[in-house]
Amino acid sequence: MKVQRLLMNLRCGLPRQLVTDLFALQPLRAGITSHYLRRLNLCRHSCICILGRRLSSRGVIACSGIHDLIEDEWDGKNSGANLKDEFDALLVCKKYPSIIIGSSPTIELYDGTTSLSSAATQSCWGFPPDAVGANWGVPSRLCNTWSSLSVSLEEEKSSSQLPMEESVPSLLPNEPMPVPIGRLDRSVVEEESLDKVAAESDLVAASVDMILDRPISSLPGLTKRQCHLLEKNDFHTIRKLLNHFPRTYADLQNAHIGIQDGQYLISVGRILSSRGIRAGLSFSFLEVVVGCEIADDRSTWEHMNGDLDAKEKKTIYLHLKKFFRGTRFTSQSFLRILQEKHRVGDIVCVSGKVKSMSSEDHYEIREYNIDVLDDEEDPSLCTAGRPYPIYPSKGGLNPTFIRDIIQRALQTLSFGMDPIPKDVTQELGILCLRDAYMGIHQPKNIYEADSARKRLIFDEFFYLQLGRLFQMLEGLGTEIEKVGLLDKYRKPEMSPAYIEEWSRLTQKFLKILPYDLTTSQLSAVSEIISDLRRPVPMNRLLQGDVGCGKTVVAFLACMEVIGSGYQAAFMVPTELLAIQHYEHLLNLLEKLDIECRPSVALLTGATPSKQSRVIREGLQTGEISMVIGTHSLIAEKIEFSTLRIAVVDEQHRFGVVQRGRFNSKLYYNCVSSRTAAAHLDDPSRGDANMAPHVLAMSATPIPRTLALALYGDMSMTQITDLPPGRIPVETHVIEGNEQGFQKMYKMMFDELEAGGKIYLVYPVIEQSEQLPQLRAASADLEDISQRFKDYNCGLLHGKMKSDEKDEALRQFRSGDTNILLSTQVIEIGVDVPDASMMVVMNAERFGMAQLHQLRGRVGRGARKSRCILLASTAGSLTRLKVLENSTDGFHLANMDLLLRGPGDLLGKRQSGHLPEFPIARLEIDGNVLQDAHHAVLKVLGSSHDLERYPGLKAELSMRQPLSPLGD
Ligand SMILES: Nc1ncnc2c1ncn2[C@@H]1O[C@H](COP(=O)(O)OP(=O)(O)OP(=O)(O)O)[C@@H](O)[C@H]1O
Repeated sequence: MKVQRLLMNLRCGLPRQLVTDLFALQPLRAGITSHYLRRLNLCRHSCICILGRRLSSRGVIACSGIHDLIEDEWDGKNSGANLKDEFDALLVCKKYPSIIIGSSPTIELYDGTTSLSSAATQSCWGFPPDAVGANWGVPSRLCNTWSSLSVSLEEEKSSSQLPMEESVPSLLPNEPMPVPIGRLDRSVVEEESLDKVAAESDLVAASVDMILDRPISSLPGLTKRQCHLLEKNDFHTIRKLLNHFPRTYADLQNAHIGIQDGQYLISVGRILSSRGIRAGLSFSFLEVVVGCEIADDRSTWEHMNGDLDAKEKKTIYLHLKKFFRGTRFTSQSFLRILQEKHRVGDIVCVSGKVKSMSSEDHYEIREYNIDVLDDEEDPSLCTAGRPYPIYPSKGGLNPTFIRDIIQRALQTLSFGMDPIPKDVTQELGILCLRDAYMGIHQPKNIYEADSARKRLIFDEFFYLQLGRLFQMLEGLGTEIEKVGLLDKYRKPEMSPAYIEEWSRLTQKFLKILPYDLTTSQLSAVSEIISDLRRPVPMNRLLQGDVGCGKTVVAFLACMEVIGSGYQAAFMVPTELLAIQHYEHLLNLLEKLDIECRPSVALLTGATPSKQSRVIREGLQTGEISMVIGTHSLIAEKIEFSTLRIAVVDEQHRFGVVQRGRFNSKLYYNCVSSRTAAAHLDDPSRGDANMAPHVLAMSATPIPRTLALALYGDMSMTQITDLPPGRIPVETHVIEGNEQGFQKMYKMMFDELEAGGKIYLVYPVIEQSEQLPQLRAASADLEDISQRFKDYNCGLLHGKMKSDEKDEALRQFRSGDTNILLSTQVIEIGVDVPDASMMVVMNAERFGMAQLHQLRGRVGRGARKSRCILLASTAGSLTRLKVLENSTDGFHLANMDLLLRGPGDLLGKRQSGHLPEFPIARLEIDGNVLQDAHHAVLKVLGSSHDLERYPGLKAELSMRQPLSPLGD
């Protein structure tokens, strides 16, 4: 009776088949459990119990149905009694708290027809016997690297160490072979072959779901406490755990070729001392000295030959320092706690920028990471030549424990668990899912780690696009429409609107421009205008390198809608840029006849409230045709009369949500704008309630298909050429020593003498005690003014009031100031065409993409321009030299990858220019995205509703919705 009640209550939202099975007390099918019970918030453990197999401390217990479960429960309590009817459902609920009787909401599910073969069912809870390809043997001694540092370690073993040899029963006897790597000819793989693998995916569906989404408690050998710890830190499932990727990899052989000042070093060594030192009344510091054995510089040629053992070695000493200000940090107890955080003798991996100290082979690192590696018993430490994964810390979990538990989880993976059809992975030459997880966590070499990263990135892009296109297909009624949509993505069509078809206002605006548009500017405008004519909202990305002239293209698009009696909004990320665009547009419009001149307003956070109220009213009534501003344009109180286009400049700074807010800004009003009567081309506006068109602009070099990932169904227009007469900026990388500064001052003098204008860019506004090596804009103003007495200097930074900033830029533009000392506030969009030189102080502090953007502030006119990158250390010269040799944004993004190496790319992105994927970097992983796009079209082309790929469908439903894009 009570069992019936429990099942009744579980029924909400369950597919019919599952409920039938439950009522009939039949053994249940694995596919059903994975898809549906999870949606009722039942944790896997609970599901297992209901569905017939349960993991307990005794191992895997097989129950053939709910009968067995009840018997099992009852036997445990009341051995021998035959009182099943009196089994208390509450008992189950108490034991498995995620079963909430009677409170499960109805959940939208796919239809319940997904069925899985019995073979798949069998594989559910077993671990394949041969799942671990890489066998990490346990050598008897630590590798040679440690020999000279062999201070014996305490024998103490971490409680987190897990037994490695535990045998686990297997229910999946025949594992498919691993997918071979190698790119095949795409055309060879036809869609029919996908059909063949569809059946295989049925099996896979169960595998991936059952393997990756098992609760963490299903890992053998875990104690209750460890399990609780992991769950507390969000590692609820094997998937969650395996997606905790290494932050970087350490080279345990410390194969550095010399060490240069300012170099970012990752080194492994042993802690020699740890001291908390009181250095003043309110000042203390921690100093940890780590001794690392590295290859000696003098034997560099041997290193080149790869003969590491034959090389001479020497010990270097890294002094890790952390400073504390305040009297409370000087107490003895604090200092003791501080120094006890690090144990002398521990083997650690240290990373950070080094600075040489006065004694030879001693280096200081101030901003550092330190990770304790395993003790000498750890087999992975000794696997010579293998990159050693360094994991990001998580909720205070011991890194050794994280590493151990991940290795244990890897052993449960099987080759057949990949939901992506084998033909797709083979065609694209990417690893299978199991190899990717092995490769990222236990790479044999850095190339394997890189291939693994590629596959995982592929998945990020693949499921993102699959989800989007799948949803779009679902929304379409007929097969023809669906085929049409997929075709659109296969070959995006271009039907540009010719100049004669542009509105009269747009044509007039084109005529008053002081220059001719370049070919790609012209075709960009045509493409956009043709989109604006359609009765569906445009979603287009306008992309082009710095200074290629995107703004005027966007202005023309605005003129087109204004010419048809609508309004335009132009949103930019900074006030400075808003003012610049506003003034630029007003200057251009002055040349138009007054009667057809649109009214343009500027609205930023700094607009006085009275004026802002007038502007708001103007927008609401339609008096104002175009508004340029910052994010205040999407404030709730702003209402438009007939907003038809929203231009969003440098929109990586804004997210999907902000862009979407324009959609709610359409308050159609029959009163057309003031200018309408004068120049309306299209007075019959049948599409009045349509959401506005969106034109996003970006200067970040990204491949065409990346738009799909970033902007969903966004189309993309690229400006590929620069305005004529532009001379490439000449870049000089100079070391910032005394000699370097003198050279730089001389170049500045020459430039000023020749009538040029100079930007001096600084990493910080004020001098900082913590980072005394950084030059600061405010602090340098006096010195520069003294040095260049005959010239005027100005200052511009983010802390200034908006009118001060505006004034500083205005003076620089007009020539009242000749040198502008500034921070990176000028990075985006600032346009002073006759600025002819830029000097970047502490250039190594800036990312490559950022320097490329900064450099784009000069060379915007006909004058030959130069950019001087001053590097504080010799070590950073190599990276900066890349900028000396190239002005191509795509090339620079790729070089950035090569210079940093794949290991460092697993961490969070650094530049802040683009929204974050867990591990993908959009600037450089565009080709992977392209592959993913191709694969998605292929898969959906062969099965619009994914019915042939239940594994993919299940995986898609497991993944998070598309939320992280930029918001
Ligand atoms: N076809 C052209 N011929 C000559 N000059 C042009 C042309 N198009 C634009 N310009 C000028 O080039 C400069 C740069 O244009 P704009 O500011 O639009 O570039 P952008 O692509 O927005 O650059 P950024 O990404 O740096 O903001 C401006 O001074 C603009 O007036």
